[in-house]
Parts: sequence; C-alpha cells; structure tokens
Amino acid sequence: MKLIDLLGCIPFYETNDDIAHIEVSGIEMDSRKVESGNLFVCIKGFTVDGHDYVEQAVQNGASAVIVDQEVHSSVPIIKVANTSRALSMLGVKYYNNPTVKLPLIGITGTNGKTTVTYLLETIFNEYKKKTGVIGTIHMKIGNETYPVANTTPDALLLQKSFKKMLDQDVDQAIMEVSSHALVQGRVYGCDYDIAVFTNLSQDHLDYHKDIDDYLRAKSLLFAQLGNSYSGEDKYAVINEDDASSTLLKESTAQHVITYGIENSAQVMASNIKLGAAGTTFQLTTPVGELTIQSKLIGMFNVYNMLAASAAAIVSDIPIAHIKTALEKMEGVNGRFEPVNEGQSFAVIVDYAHTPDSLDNVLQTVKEFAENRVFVVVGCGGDRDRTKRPLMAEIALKYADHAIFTSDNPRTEDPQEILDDMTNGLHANEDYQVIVDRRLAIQYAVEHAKAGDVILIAGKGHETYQQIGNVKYDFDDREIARQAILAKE
Ligand SMILES: CC(=O)N[C@H]1[C@@H](OP(=O)(O)OP(=O)(O)OC[C@H]2O[C@@H](n3ccc(=O)[nH]c3=O)[C@H](O)[C@@H]2O)O[C@H](CO)[C@@H](O)[C@@H]1O[C@H](C)C(=O)N[C@@H](C)C(=O)N[C@H](CCC(=O)O)C(=O)O
Ligand SMILES: Nc1ncnc2c1ncn2[C@@H]1O[C@H](COP(=O)(O)OP(=O)(O)OP(=O)(O)O)[C@@H](O)[C@H]1O
Ligand SMILES: N[C@H](CCC[C@H](N)C(=O)O)C(=O)O
Ligand SMILES: [Mg+2]
Repeated sequence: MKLIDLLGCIPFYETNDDIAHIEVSGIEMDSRKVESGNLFVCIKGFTVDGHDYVEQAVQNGASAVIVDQEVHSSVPIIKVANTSRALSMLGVKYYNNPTVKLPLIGITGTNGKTTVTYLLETIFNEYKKKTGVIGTIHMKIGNETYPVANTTPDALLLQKSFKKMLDQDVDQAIMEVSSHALVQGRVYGCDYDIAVFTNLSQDHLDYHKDIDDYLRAKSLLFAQLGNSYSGEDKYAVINEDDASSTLLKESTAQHVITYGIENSAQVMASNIKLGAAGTTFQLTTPVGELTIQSKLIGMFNVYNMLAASAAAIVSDIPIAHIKTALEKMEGVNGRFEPVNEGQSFAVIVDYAHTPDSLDNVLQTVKEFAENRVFVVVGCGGDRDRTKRPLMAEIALKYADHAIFTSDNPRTEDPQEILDDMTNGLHANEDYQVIVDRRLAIQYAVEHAKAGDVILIAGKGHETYQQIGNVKYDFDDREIARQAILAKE
C-alpha cells in the first residue's frame, strides 16, 4: 500500500520529506519485529518509549516512522498529535476496516467477561455460525487457537485478527474489552454491534485513579457504540442490577437492552434453584419464556447467562437455540473447574482474583460444602495493592481454613504481598501463610477430609507462575492432581 494513501486516515500530520513514492509493506509498533518496508509507529509505553528505538527500526528496514515527539532519522518522519490514536486508525485502514463487515460483540465489566464470551460462542455455534473469540485465555477462530499476551490485544494485532477472521469466513466475532484497552485506545475504530456490561467492582486501582475513573474507562465502550455511522442497529446490553447501569445507559445513544434478577429488566431470571451440580431458572425475554437447566454453578453464572442470552436475542438467535446452548455448556477452562481423581473431598480451581469474584465464588462453595471449606489464595504482584487486605478478609469470612500464598508475584517480593494481605487480620483467625504455591496446595490437600471442599483461587487456566520477569510452568490443576494422587 502507498504510504500517502494509508495516511489518508489521519486528518493532520506533518512530514519532513517527500513521501509520495513510499510503499508500506506492513505496520509495526515494535522495533525488534520491523521488517523491510514497514512503517514504524513510535508508542510511548509504561516501560520504555518507542521513540528511542527509531534507529533499530530503520536498521531493520523501516521505510518511514510515525512520531509525536522530535526524533532524528534517515527515513521520512511523519509527525502526528498522538501516535497511539494514529496506530489504531492506521491499523483499521491497513486491514481495510474489517469490523464494518464483521459482526462484533464486545464484553466489558470487572468479572464474567471470559465466561460470557464462551457462552456466546456456544450459542452462536449452536446456531451454526462460525465464531472468532478474543480474550484472556486465547484467540480462537473456529476450532483453532492462538496464544495472546493481553485480554484485549494491541490495536494492530486486533485489526489483523479481525481481517483473518473475515478471510476465514467467521460469521460472528466476540471479544473481551478490558479497561486498559479502552483507556489506551486499543479498540478505537472497532465497529461494535453489541456492547455488553457484566458488572463493576474493585480492581485495577493501580492503573485507574479511583473507581469512578475505572467506570469512566468502561463507559468508553458504550460511548463508542455506533460511531461508524454504518446505519445498522446497535445495542448496549446492561446489567440492571449493577449500580453502574444508569451511567452506562446514559453513555450510549444506541438501543439499550437490560437484564437482571432483582430489578425489573427486559431479560430476567426468576424461580432460580442453585444446586451443587447445576442451576435451574426461568428465563423471561421479550421473545418468549423458557426453563433453563444449566450445568454452571452459582448465582453469578445466572447473571452471565442472562448477559449472553440478551446479546444473543438482539443478534436474532432463536431462543430454542439459546436454551440448547446454555444447557450444553460444561464450563469454562479454569473457572470453577473441579479436579477429580475420585478423592473423598472436592477440589475446585477458579480464576477469582478480585474481591467481588472471590466473594461470589466462596459464597457458592460455602453453600454446597458438606463439611469444611479450605481456600488457597494470593494476590498478583505489580497490580492493585488495595485489593489485597479485602481478599484476605473475604477468604476468612467464608472459609474454615485459609491458606494465603503467592499468585504471580511478578517483580514484587512475595512475602510483602502476603504482608499486605494479612497485616490487618486478627492473629487468632484461622489462616496460614505458605509462600510457595505448590506447598500451599499440597498442604490443603493433605489436610482435607471427606466432604471438605478446597477452593484454589486466582490463577484458573494459567499454566505458568510469573516470578520476577520469568514465567515458570505451573498449573494449579496439575499440582492439585499430583497432591491428591500422592495422598491416596
Ligand atoms: C500496562 C500495560 O497495559 N502494558 C501494556 C503496554 O506495555 P508497555 O506500555 O510497558 O510497553 P513498553 O514495553 O513500554 O513499550 C512501548 C513501545 O515501545 C516498543 N518497543 C519496546 C522495546 C523495544 O526494544 N522496541 C520497541 O519498539 C513496544 O513495542 C511498544 O510499542 O503495551 C504492551 C503492548 O501492547 C502490552 O502488552 C502491555 O501489557 C502488559 C503485558 C500487561 O500486563 N498489561 C495488563 C495490565 C493489561 O493490559 N491487562 C488487561 C486485562 C486486565 C483484566 O481484564 O483483568 C489486558 O487487556 O490484557
Ligand atoms: N458475573 C460474575 N460476577 C462476579 N464474579 C464472577 C462472575 N462471573 C465469573 N465470576 C468470578 O470471576 C472469575 C473470573 O471470571 P471470568 O474469567 O469470566 O471474568 P473476566 O471478567 O474475564 O476476568 P479478567 O478480567 O481476568 O479477564 C471466575 O472464576 C469467578 O470466580
Ligand atoms: N488480567 C488480570 C489477571 C490477573 C490474574 C492473577 N492471577 C494475577 O496475576 O494477578 C490482570 O492482569 O490483572
Ligand atoms: Mg477475561
């Protein structure tokens, strides 16, 4: 593509050279990955500034650079107001604006995004629609999976992935939209057809100034809905029982469809029967009413099913297919996942890593436990410190025995993270600190008796533990399995 044509998507830019002849073979934001003829976009990050890597990009063959600060270079320099924003626009243009053709659902909220994403995948697949999914666990096109570094990838990878989905005849794309992505503009230029809100509670206060700032970040998804003027109907799917619903409804000029249990909403669940092996409820929607018998456990999963059902209804999926899919769904990788080797006690691995999710999941465990509840939990390093004491308190509120351990310490001292968790606790409470996560899991398994439940929270599907900057192989499910086998 000619650079001059590509730059048509940026309203104002300055250049120091004649760029009419330049062909662009691709766009790159990482100097280490630049190939001959690439346009290098300099992004100021949290760790380093891409403007410092212009020379490396040029050595690797960059044909031009996009900057928002002064740099010196032997290739043409194009100066814009904001390179992050430019990167998204360039990605959209380079990959030919894929989301205008690709039906796209974006899911945001503190908890439940991944679960709702996979519920929607199951529903669309049941209706014989090919899906593309982007989220925490991986990117998935049809049955092929690809690893991802972020829940919501950077703008370039995102647009490239949408293009790939279109090339592979995907009918419906479904993605998680993190608050980081919204603030950083990773999703500028995505033409969402449906934006779903799950819930809002405390997380990421290392990144967002306060909870209002966090909510404002989430609201950007709803404000962006319909900005492409494609003329199609767009929908915001909102949890009416969440205190943030009013602001989010006011953030969009598009159609709103609500779901809920407590407050009156368009899609509702009633007559809910929560069980240890599944959940039954009456689903009431504007297009009909039916009974759902789901294998998913816990009230929070009723909300996830309502969110997915509402998004499926506005996508014109017949409710009979929604019912079949919800009832077929076995669960999501690493979410309330049992580890069963025929032992006399239950072991559940879950991804709860926020106060609210831990509260929800422990409440559910407590309700069905025949005997004592053990919880093995920690908090991630280089992340929101203020959630640490809250998570410890919640663990003690429900569990008969809490074992506090490391999650992904990253660059923090694991003991200091655990001190943050436990400093405010009373000494006589029944908890223990075992820094090594493997030993903590082993301890819980060794001490469990018939009818007890062990909840291992925080890492769910993760198959590594990050200590310092190194990711070591680590899978809670495997460690638990080995411990169970060693015991019996
Ligand atoms: C805080 C944050 O959002 N960080 C993201 C950010 O990293 P960064 O700002 O540190 O990037 P950087 O290393 O300073 O690099 C700046 C620029 O210089 C470039 N560079 C860098 C080095 C070099 O040699 N040459 C070069 O050109 C980089 O390619 C980049 O363009 O940009 C990177 C590239 O897009 C992201 O991968 C990275 O996510 C890191 C891995 C991360 O941990 N992010 C978390 C906080 C996050 O975003 N989480 C949410 C999910 C949260 C949730 O839902 O619970 C997510 O969407 O994943
Ligand atoms: N609707 C919900 N409300 C509260 N907690 C939930 C809800 N759904 C799931 N959870 C809890 O949160 C954990 C994470 O769920 P899930 O992975 O679906 O959320 P997520 O929003 O994708 O999280 P992340 O921000 O890490 O991507 C689950 O393991 C469960 O404990
Ligand atoms: N997307 C979340 C995942 C947290 C998972 C938990 N295991 C941790 O490492 O804190 C984050 O980056 O905050
Ligand atoms: Mg997720």
